[in-house]
Amino acid sequence: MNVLDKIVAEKRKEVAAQKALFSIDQLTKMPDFDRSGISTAQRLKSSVLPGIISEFKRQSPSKGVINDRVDVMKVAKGYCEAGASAISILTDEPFFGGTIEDLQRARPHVTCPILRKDFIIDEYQIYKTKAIGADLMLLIAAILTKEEITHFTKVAHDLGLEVLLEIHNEEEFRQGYISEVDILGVNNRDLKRFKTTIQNSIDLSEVLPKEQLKISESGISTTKDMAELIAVGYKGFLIGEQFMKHDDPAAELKKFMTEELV
Ligand SMILES: O=C(O)c1ccccc1NCC(=O)[C@H](O)[C@H](O)COP(=O)(O)O
Repeated sequence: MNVLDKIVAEKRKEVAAQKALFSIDQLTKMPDFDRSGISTAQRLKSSVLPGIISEFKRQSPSKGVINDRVDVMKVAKGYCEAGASAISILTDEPFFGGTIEDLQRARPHVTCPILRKDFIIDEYQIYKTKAIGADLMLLIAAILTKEEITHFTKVAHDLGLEVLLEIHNEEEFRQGYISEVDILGVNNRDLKRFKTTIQNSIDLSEVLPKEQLKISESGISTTKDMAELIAVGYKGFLIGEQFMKHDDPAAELKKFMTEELV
């Protein structure tokens, strides 16, 4: 069993427990359910500066604890003020130490779109994503069929959520890609070996549709990395650890935003 299999097995139990507590009907009555979403895709397309989706990530299966000393409200607000195109908040607890409450606590303090970073395997979670105040949700091709990706994307769009579809390799692209997704993300982390290289995004860029809005995810640690990725067609970057390993993650983002891209 690889780490994704373990996460998905745990997620199935979590979703079953949540369904027993709150019905979809109850989720649709939560205050944020009717909030108008903010478009990350539009912000990435129109940004003249590098489009950075800055992640709040306390821990991860590959790195263990990264930073458990900072407050989500302060970091999310700081990221937004420093120029992030969107904020990514991990809401998975067992593997990433995140919570639904993290996203709900950040929401009133930011005007940036928020990505709910979790492992969506059931339509119920899409309603939950909307109810807690997110604007964008992640779908991971490695754990979904094409039918699920198509259906979940439609449900998300009907609720006013945008979709970031994540692939890791060409096979996942061929099997899971649909042009209806708002953003296509290439993850540089090989989850079987936990090896991370931006060369993965560079290599895959050759087979991805030119007209599709694309971001590169994981293992981006310098503005030089971003410059190389921009050169092959990426409009945005999902960056977690590089910011979160510092006491003031937003100050690190600010450095990225102000450094010249070479
Ligand atoms: O980060 C992990 O160890 C991990 C393990 C299993 C599934 C997903 C995982 N990471 C999620 C991500 O995609 C990253 O948090 C995100 O792309 C940011 O990456 P980084 O900048 O390297 O923190």
